[in-house]
Amino acid sequence: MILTVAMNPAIDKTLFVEELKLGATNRAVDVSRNIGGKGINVAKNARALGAEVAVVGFIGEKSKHVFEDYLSSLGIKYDFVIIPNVNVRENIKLIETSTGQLTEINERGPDVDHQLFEVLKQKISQYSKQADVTVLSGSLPRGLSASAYKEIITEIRENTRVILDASGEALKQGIEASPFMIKPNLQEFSQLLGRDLKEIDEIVAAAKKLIEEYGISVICVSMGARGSVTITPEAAYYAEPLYIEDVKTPVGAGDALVAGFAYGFEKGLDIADAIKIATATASASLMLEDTGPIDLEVFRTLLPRIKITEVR
Ligand SMILES: Nc1ncnc2c1ncn2[C@@H]1O[C@H](COP(=O)(O)OP(=O)(O)O)[C@@H](O)[C@H]1O
Ligand SMILES: O=P(O)(O)OC[C@H]1O[C@](O)(COP(=O)(O)O)[C@@H](O)[C@@H]1O
Repeated sequence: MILTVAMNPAIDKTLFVEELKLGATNRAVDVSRNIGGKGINVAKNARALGAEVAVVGFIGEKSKHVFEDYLSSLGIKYDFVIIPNVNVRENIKLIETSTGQLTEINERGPDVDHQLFEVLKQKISQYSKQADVTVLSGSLPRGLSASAYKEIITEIRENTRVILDASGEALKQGIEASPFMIKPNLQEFSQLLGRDLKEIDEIVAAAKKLIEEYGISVICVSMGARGSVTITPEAAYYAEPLYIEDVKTPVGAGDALVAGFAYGFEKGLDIADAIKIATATASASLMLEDTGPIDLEVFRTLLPRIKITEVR
């Protein structure tokens, strides 16, 4: 079973504009509203790949039914801690149709007090005992300390393999608890190391050091349209991106990548196969027009096209 933790679910409002001009009136040529947030996105795509999936997390009381109905319709179990009288946050995604460039404005989300965090921690502990893989991803809601992921990982790492997809201070502290895997994008990885990384060999060298220092088993650094690099204590692999002609949205590609890794680890696949599944899942997610999970038929046609090469 795969457990995902939805710390800060969201409704993603995507506005498509031809050319984005700051400080001017922009007109949307299209708009969509999707159920999202990292834990939810990982869950939907891991489920689409065929895994048994459960979600625990926080949910604003006023948005509860929308999220619960959605997860039920996908055959995903859930157990939320309810934050009274609020909606989930709404995150704005601006996509320039002329360039495909994405600009995001993510709200911080509702306030969570320490008592509610304790309730969630108990649920995570309980469910993680049946989970082969547990995914902790996304920003922390207001009120929680940056050590929240570190505390959770420390408590559950004996039960389950933890994938951490976080940024900033939450990532920095989270790695101190030795998660099984981390999946920063290049910007988040550079921020973690405090310097700009560009070339694959620089990324591999930096990741190897972190692996040694913190006892992490897998680091995947995703680089958007440049693909990804995955580093383990034994080897490093570059996964080429697929050329997708008609990218609908890059939002959620990172979550889909994580879903593919979680599925691969749950099935006991070797790292090379897990990378291929993850990359095909991420590529299939670029073609999504709405809230739904990836199309399994599309995934199956993309999978044989994924190329990975060993790098040093
Ligand atoms: N424009 C693109 N073309 C092809 N593949 C892409 C593109 N954008 C993302 N991907 C795939 O999705 C993966 C995750 O995307 P990325 O943008 O790095 O994640 P995040 O959303 O976490 O920043 C990439 O490693 C790549 O495989
Ligand atoms: O919790 P954060 O870091 O604000 O991110 C939340 C946002 O990330 C997403 O999960 C998409 O993430 P990725 O594009 O990195 O896969 C959106 O659905 C959501 O709006």
